Amino acid sequence: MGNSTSPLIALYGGTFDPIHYGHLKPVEALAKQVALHRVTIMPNNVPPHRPQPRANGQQRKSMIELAIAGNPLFSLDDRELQRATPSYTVETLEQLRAETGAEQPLAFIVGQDSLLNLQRWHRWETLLTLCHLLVCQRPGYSLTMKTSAEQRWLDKHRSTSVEQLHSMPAGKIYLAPTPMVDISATVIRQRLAHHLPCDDLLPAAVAGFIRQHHLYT
Ligand SMILES: Nc1ncnc2c1ncn2[C@@H]1O[C@H](COP(=O)(O)OP(=O)(O)OP(=O)(O)O)[C@@H](O)[C@H]1O
Ligand SMILES: O=C(O)c1ccc[n+]([C@@H]2O[C@H](COP(=O)([O-])O)[C@@H](O)[C@H]2O)c1
Repeated sequence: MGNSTSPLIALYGGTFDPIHYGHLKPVEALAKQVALHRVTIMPNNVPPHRPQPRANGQQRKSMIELAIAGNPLFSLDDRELQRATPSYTVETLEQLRAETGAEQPLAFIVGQDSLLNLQRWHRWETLLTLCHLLVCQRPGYSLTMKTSAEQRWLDKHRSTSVEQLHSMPAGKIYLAPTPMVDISATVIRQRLAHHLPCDDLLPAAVAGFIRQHHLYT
């Protein structure tokens, strides 16, 4: 698809404390919608805009490995876990862009809640010069931006063309009609603290790891 020789590279950043079906299921649907061969999950080390994670980087990485075992769509990149500084996405993308070259189509996947806050990210204006944004729907979050200036920015960059995502290296925002999955890591941590079941919320292997390591209690 498109003019490029390499397929669109898609990165999925997050805290993943822990990884859950709200991360996995919308992105599996997104991959079908925009013909992604591979999604690279990238856990952060020092999330820029939130309290530090409860599980450490190695534990969150292990849970991701368990969640994606046997699923060829997903792989894991732990480069942000190697950095002690805040995991600014723009810095990670600059590093990746230097590795791939200027022509390689590159995308960063976020949920709708992240899109609504994107203009508060470090050097946010640079992000779209480095990648496309693929946005998954998330229940409870507005489909319109917080200010008219932010909405104008979205409208300016928005594309409904899958072809453009594959043929251009960066610059487009694609709002994907993914299924709504009402799960958050916050609710999972709260349920676990109260010894409530989470069987429908995250893979069994991840639940087993959480039990074994006494996380979130
Ligand atoms: N249920 C969901 N539907 C769509 N996107 C999601 C969902 N849960 C998380 N995401 C997206 O996945 C990325 C990583 O999210 P994160 O690891 O912070 O999960 P979270 O469930 O939002 O965590 P927490 O509750 O601890 O804030 C973000 O871009 C977020 O928008
Ligand atoms: O670069 C930033 O300033 C920035 C601010 C907030 C979030 N991010 C990234 O966005 C992704 C989702 O973040 P979070 O907090 O929802 O897990 C994750 O890769 C974060 O490192 C990045």
